[in-house]
Amino acid sequence: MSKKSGSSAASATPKMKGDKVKVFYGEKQALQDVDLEIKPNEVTALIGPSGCGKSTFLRCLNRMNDVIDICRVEGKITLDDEDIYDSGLDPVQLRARVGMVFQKPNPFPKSIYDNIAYGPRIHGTASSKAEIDEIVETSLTKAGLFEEVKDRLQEPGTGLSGGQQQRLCIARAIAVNPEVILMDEPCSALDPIATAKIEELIDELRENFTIVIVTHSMQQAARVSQRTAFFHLGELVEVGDTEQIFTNPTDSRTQGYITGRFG
Ligand SMILES: Nc1ncnc2c1ncn2[C@@H]1O[C@H](COP(=O)(O)OP(=O)(O)OP(=O)(O)O)[C@@H](O)[C@H]1O
Repeated sequence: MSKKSGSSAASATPKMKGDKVKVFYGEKQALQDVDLEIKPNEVTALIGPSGCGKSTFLRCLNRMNDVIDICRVEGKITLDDEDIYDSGLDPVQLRARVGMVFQKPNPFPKSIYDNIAYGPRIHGTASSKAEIDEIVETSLTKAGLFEEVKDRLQEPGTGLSGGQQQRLCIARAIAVNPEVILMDEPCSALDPIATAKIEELIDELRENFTIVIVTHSMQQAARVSQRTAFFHLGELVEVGDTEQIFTNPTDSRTQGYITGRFG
C-alpha cells in the first residue's frame, strides 16, 4: 500500500477547511476552535480518545449535526472555498458532494442493485435504465464488490456478509460521484480480513476522492492515512503527516496517546 502523498497534494489548496469550529450540544461544548485543512486526494485520519470530538468534527463536514436538535455549530467550514453553512446551500446537495459511510454497515432493505441506484435516481444524475446499470456496475467495481455480487444484483443487500455490506455502502456513497467521503470507524464491526479489504479499498479510492476517516485504531490510521489529526478533550492538539505524528509528535499529549499512556 503506497503511503506517499503526491507533491501536488501536499501543496494543493485544501479541499475542505475548518476555521475556528466550535460545536455545542446544549450547554456542553464538544469542540473548541478547531482549525483543520483537509487536502485533496489524501486520506486524513482523525484519532484521539473516546469522547474527544472526532465524530462530532466529521459530522460537521457534511452537516450531519443539523439533524441533532441540541447541536449548534459555530465558526466556518468550506468546501472548495464555499461556506457549507451558508443559508443558501442545500444540505441534501452538500451530502451528495460529501458522502458518508457509517460504523455499522447500513444497507437499505432493498436489492443490491437498488441500494446503488437509489442515490442517482433521487439526485437525478441518471435517468435511463442503461445509465443506471452503468453506474451500478462502475460503483460496485470501484468498491471491489462487483465480481462477488454480479450474479445476484436483485438479491437483498442485507443478505451479504458484514464486509460485503460495508463495501456495498461504500459503493452506494460513490454512486452519486461525491468529492469527499467521510468514514466513521468503517471497520469497527468487521473481522481482520474484511478490514484489510476495506483498508486496501480506501487506498485505491483516494486517487479519485478525498477521504476523512475516524478510527480508534492507531495501526489503521498509520496504514491508511497520509495526514493524521489528534484530538483531545474537544481540542485539535496536533495535525501533520501521518509518519511525523507517529514517529515524532510535537505535543506531549499526542506522544502519550500514541504510546498508549492514555486513551
Ligand atoms: N448527540 C449528542 N448529544 C449530546 N452530546 C453528544 C452527542 N454526540 C456527542 N456528544 C458529546 O460530545 C462529545 C464528543 O463526542 P464524539 O462522539 O464526537 O466523540 P468521539 O471522539 O467521536 O468519541 P468516540 O471515539 O467514543 O466515538 C462527547 O462528550 C459526547 O458525549
